Amino acid sequence: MIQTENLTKIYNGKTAVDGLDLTVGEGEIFGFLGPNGAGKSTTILMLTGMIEPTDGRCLVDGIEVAKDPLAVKKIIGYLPEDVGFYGNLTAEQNLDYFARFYGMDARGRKTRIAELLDLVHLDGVTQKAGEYSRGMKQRLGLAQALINDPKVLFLDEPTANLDPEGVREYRELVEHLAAEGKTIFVSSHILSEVREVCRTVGLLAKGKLVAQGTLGEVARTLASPDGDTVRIIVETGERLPDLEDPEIIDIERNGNRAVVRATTDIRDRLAATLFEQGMHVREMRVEEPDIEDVFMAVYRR
Ligand SMILES: Nc1ncnc2c1ncn2[C@@H]1O[C@H](COP(=O)(O)OP(=O)(O)OP(=O)(O)O)[C@@H](O)[C@H]1O
Repeated sequence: MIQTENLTKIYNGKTAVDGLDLTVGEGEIFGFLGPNGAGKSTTILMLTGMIEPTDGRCLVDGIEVAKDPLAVKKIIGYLPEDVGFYGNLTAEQNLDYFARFYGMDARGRKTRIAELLDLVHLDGVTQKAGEYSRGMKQRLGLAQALINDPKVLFLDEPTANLDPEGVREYRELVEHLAAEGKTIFVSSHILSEVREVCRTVGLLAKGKLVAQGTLGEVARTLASPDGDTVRIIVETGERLPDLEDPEIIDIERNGNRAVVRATTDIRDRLAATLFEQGMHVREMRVEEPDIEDVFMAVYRR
C-alpha cells in the first residue's frame, strides 16, 4: 500500500532522508521508529505530498505521490505532529470547515462529522477547540484526518503530548481503525509505544533505514548486523568441553552455563555431540536479543 524507492530529501545540502526503500502492506499498522531528527517527519511529508523528494519516489496505493499529489490526498489522512485548529470554533465547526475542502455536500458532512465525533468521544462537547486539553485536541486531529474515510492514515508522533489515559484511548482508536482495514503509518521515537500497537516496524537513524520487519526480526538483524551469528545458551550437568565444529566461533563459559556463538543454529548437532560425550544437557536455546538494548544501541549511534 505504501512503497518508497530510494526516497531522498536534501535540505540546503544536508541529507534528511537518505535512499529509503520501504514497503508497508495493506491493512498493516506500521511503526516508523527513530530518534529525534532521524527524518521521520520529512518522510511523512513526502508520503503525503506536502514536499517533493530530491531523489527517488514514493507510491501510495500505486499512485506516485509527486506526480499526482491530489489523487493521493483523496485517499489519505494525515495527523501532523502539531495539530492546529480554529480556537474560536467548536469541534463540529472545525470539522465542517475542513470537510468542505473535500467537496462534501451539507448532508454528507453532517452525517460524517456526527460519526467521527462519536468515534473520538467528542460528541456533545460544546467547548471551543481553543479550550481543549491536549488529549481532546489530538482526538479532534484524528477525526479531521479521518474526514474523507481514508485508506491510509499517517500519524506523526501521535502520543507525544498525551497523558496515559489519552495514550490508552489513542491505542484503542488505532486498533479499531486497523480492524476496519485501514493501513496505518505511525511515527514515534518511543519503542514502547510502537511495541503496543504496531505489527511491523521500520527503524530510521540519520535518514537511513536501519532495519524493517516485525520487532523480533528487527531486533535480530540489529543484534547481529552481519546476520551470521547465533548465540546458543547451553546448560549442562558438567562444564562444557571444547568442541570441534567449524561453525562454532567461540564459547563463553560461566560454570555449567555457556554461550556458544555459532555461524548458524547448530543446536541439533550440538545436542547429538554432547549426548555422544555422555553429557547431561539441561537447557539449550537460541538467545533472543533484548529489543530495548538493541534499539538503544542504534539511538546512541
Ligand atoms: N524545512 C527544513 N529545512 C531544513 N532542514 C530541515 C527541515 N525540516 C527538517 N530538517 C532537518 O532534517 C532532519 C530530519 O528532520 P525530521 O523533522 O524529519 O526528523 P524527525 O525524525 O521527524 O524528528 P522529530 O521527531 O524531532 O521531528 C533534521 O536534521 C532537521 O533539522
